[in-house]
Amino acid sequence: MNLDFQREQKRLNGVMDVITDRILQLESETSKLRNEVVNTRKHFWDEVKVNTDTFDDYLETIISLRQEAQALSVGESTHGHAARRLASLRRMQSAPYFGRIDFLEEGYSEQEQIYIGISSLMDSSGEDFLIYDWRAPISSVYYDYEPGPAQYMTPGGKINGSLEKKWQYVIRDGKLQSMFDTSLTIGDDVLQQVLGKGADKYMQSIVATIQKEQNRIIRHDQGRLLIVHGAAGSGKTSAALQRIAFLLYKYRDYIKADQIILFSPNALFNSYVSHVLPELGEENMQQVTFQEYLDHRLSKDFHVENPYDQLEYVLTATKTSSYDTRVKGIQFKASGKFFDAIKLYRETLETSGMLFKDVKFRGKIIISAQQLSQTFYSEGISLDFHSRLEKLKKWLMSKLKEVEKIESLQPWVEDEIELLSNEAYHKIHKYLAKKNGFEREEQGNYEMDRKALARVIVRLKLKPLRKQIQALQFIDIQGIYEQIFAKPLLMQQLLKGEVPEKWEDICQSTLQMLEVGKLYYEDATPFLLLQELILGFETNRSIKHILIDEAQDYSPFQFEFLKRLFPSAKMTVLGDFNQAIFAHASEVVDFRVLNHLYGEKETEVINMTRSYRSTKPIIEYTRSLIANGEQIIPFERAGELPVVTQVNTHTELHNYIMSKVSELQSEGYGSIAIICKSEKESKAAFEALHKIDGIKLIKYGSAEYEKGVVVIPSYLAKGIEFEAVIIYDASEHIYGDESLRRVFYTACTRAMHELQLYSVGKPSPFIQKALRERLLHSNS
Ligand SMILES: Nc1ncnc2c1ncn2[C@@H]1O[C@H](COP(=O)(O)OP(=O)(O)OP(=O)(O)O)[C@@H](O)[C@H]1O
Repeated sequence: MNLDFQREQKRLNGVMDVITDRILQLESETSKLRNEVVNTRKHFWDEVKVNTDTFDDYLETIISLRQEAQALSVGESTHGHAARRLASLRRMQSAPYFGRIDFLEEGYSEQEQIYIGISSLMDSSGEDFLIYDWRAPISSVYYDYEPGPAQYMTPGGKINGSLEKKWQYVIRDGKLQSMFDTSLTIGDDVLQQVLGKGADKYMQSIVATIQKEQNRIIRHDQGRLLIVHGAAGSGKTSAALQRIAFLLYKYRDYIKADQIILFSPNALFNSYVSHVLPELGEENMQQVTFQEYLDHRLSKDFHVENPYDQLEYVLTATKTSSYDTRVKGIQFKASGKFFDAIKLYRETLETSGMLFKDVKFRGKIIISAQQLSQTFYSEGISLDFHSRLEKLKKWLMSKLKEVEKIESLQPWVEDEIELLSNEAYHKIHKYLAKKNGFEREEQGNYEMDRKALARVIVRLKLKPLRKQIQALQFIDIQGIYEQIFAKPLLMQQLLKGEVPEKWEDICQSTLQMLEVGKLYYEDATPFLLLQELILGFETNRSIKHILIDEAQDYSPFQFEFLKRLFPSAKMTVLGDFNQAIFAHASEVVDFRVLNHLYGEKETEVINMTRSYRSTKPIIEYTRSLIANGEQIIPFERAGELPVVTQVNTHTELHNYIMSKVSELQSEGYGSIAIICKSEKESKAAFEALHKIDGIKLIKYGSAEYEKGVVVIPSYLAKGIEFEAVIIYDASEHIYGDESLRRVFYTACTRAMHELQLYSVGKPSPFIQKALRERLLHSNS
């Protein structure tokens, strides 16, 4: 054991002692604090004397109530803080730090040794840092520089200096396993070790080995929009999660976890990434899928198709003319052009085209849709659109007053009065007595006026209608949306003739769905936009950051929509266009369309070309599947060449797969995915392979990311990874159409260490280049 190592172990022991002492101290503190909180809760009302006899008594009661509540809240927050610190120290007990830099600041003669870990730690005197948090300003030098001149930003300005040395440590259970002087060694040994491991059930934090370009994403702090375009496995999701941890640290006094939203592709992915932030001692951000948001807003009125059903249709339907119509419709409705057209359409509604619903009471029309339309287009036309709607609403409310008067004379009211329960009768009596100025003790003397009683009865019956009117539900949004498709010429006019091919067919099929209360996925956001433009946008200003992972799956339309929905938020968009598998993605796609979202000045683009997930042979093979794939740089990690095996029948295929799975298992692979193109193919594969012990089928809606052997459709495997991947059927028959190249690429790039492809009959044309260049071994 060399001297450096011994010295480091000795220092580590000292740090471990400090951590242990701090834990003991905090354990007793937190238990004391917890008891205090429990006690305050238990005796809350003993401390508050409730007396409301006089105004002064009342005031005193309020004040003592406030004081007690404040004491409780301070106690809870102190306890919460201590408990979080305790949890973080416990995590540090296993590996208190992972890196060190020796930094010589300009103007100083002595270099400082900065140890970096997941959280900071002071020495027992409370004066010096034993460990710096990885998010502290000085820690960025560790990620950004090789030995030589270095600088970092602090709130007080730029600090210049020189990085003298850089070390990495591998510490387990408080014991130093190894240390690397990374200023001398070439290659990243720790990263090699980390990437060589098996897959975990959950994604891990990467703080010990964040790469320079990833650090730029994590610490990025300028402008409204950060666009990250990165190769498969380049660490986009990882960087996004560490970025959230960074924001929560840097802006801890201003931003809480629930003010950050991560838009993720599906529930499975949510579960997969759910441990990263807690592992770093932070609370999880809000996580939603776009579909969840749409359902939340629209499911009362429609059955909204889910995006995977749309995809399943595109992947499995036979290529008929109606298929073509649907795909053209999907592409058009996802475009920024359609977004602009909807905005223009809403403007045209100022002069004509607004539709209303009949306002009915007890099955009778009391104000017809036509009356509403006439009033809307004849009164207050100089006002802006929303003020006119407000005016119309007020007019309707006043009409209700008239209705109330007339209806109270109708015989049905008499019947209702007869049927009133005693309780209801007394309630109304009390209400009217109070309204007529009777004090509580004299209310018995009040004689209820029959007419007034009748008015109350009618008013109560009108209450739900009044609520609907308040919420502008008398506007026929569905009808207004339908008009776009019922009058195909409208769009022609709005877009000056630039409608998509088969526009009339698109219109017809959209109408058919709407008529049965269904919304195609591609219609959901446009519908919502139109609704918001008419009723007023339901924005959320409390959200400070939104991060959109797998952003290639969002349409320009959806980005525009999210921007409007979260007007105070900064946006981080992470994606890879080679994995754009939704039908709305056109042939050539990139994030350029997003530059105008907030303007170029507010936008920064970072490209990540280095890929970490897979071994070098797997990356060399997968990059041959796509155009410009040579730009992807593999991380130097050895492995076997991927293999394609051609078989003649499905029976043969299943036998091969079963024996391959058991071979992979005996080699120690704990996570093996058999990836199919669609859910339909997955179900068939699962049935045929059900004899594999513990095999599971992952479907849309599966909420837990599972280890073991799984059969999974390509689109659900997005964003996640497996130690070994088997492509169920990579034949020309399944992956023949050029439009499926990205789906195929996405499936293959899920593999970390092993990739096996099978093909029933002739293999897909996508792999011909790899075969020619011997990047794929053929077993046929
Ligand atoms: N700096 C790093 N240190 C250690 N592991 C890393 C690093 N960067 C990425 N990885 C690992 O590489 C794998 C891929 O990362 P991640 O899933 O974040 O990539 P991605 O760009 O989101 O991929 P995809 O687009 O294919 O879903 C993960 O196992 C992640 O832990």
